[in-house]
Amino acid sequence: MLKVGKINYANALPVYFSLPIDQLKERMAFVSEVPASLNKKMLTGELDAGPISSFAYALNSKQYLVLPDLSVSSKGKVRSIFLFSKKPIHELNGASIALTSSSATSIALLKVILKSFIQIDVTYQTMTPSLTEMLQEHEAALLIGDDAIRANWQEPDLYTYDLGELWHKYTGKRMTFAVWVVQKTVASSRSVLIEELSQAFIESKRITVQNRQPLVEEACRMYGGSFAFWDQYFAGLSYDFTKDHIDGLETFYELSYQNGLLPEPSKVELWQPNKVICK
Ligand SMILES: C=C(O[C@@H]1C=C(C(=O)O)C=C[C@H]1O)C(=O)O
Repeated sequence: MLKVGKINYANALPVYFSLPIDQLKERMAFVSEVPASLNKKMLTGELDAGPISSFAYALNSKQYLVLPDLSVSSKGKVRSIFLFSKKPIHELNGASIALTSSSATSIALLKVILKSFIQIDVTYQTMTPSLTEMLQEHEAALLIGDDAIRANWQEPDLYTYDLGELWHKYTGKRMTFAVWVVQKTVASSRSVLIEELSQAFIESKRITVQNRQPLVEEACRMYGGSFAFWDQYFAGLSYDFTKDHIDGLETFYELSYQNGLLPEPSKVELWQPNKVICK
C-alpha cells in the first residue's frame, strides 16, 4: 500500500473531493491529519506522498520531489490564516505571541512579516490552537485552517490580520502554504503508482474547481457557515503550482533564509513522470 497524506482542513478539500476513492483504495491508504503531523510523518517516512507545509518541504527539500500542478496557495487574502491581536500590529514590538502547534509555513511567514516588513521584535510560544487560552497570557495568537475560520466567525473583539493579504501587500506575490511531495526513494521505486496518484489529484482538483457547488454544499454540511462564505473561500484559494507560485514561494524561502529560519534559500525540485519513448 502507498501511504498518502491528507490535510484534515477544509482548505485542501478540492484536491480530494472528486478522487475515485474506490479505484485507488486497494493500492493507497489515506492518512488525514493537521499539517504539522503530516510534516512529521513525511519526514520519518511513515508517509510516501501527499501534502506538507511548504516550509517543511524547504527544511528537507533534498529528501522530496514536489508533485506538479498542486498546492494550497493564495494571491492576497487566504481567509483561514489569521493573527488575532489585542493591539494593532505595528504596536506589537516586545510582545509575546502564541503560535498554533498545527502549522509550519504560517509560523515562518508570521516571523518573516513581523521582522522584515513590520520591523518589530517579539517572542513566541507554541500552543495547542485555542484562541481563548492563547490570549490569556499572550498579546496575539496565530491560528490556521478550520481553527482560524471558526475563531473568525465568532467576530472576536480583536485586530485580525490575514497573513496571505499581508504577504501580498508587502511583496505583490502569491503565497503557497502547502505543496504535494513524494519521497525521492518512492518516486523511483514506485513511479507508476505515483504517476497514477498525481494524475488522480490533478483530475480531482480540475473537476471540483470547474463546478464548485457540490464542494461548497459539502463544506456547509461538514463545518456549518453560509454557502456564500465557502463559495468565496474556495474561489480565493488556488490549487495550481505555476511559475508564478514558485516565484512567490522561493521569495518566501529567500526571506526565511535571511531571517535565519532556513539554513539555505531552498529551491523547488519538481517530480517528472517517466517518459516512455515509443518507437
Ligand atoms: C490555507 C491554509 O494553509 C495551510 C497552512 C499550513 C501551514 O501553515 O503550515 C499547511 C498547510 C496548508 O493547507 C490554512 O491553514 O488555512
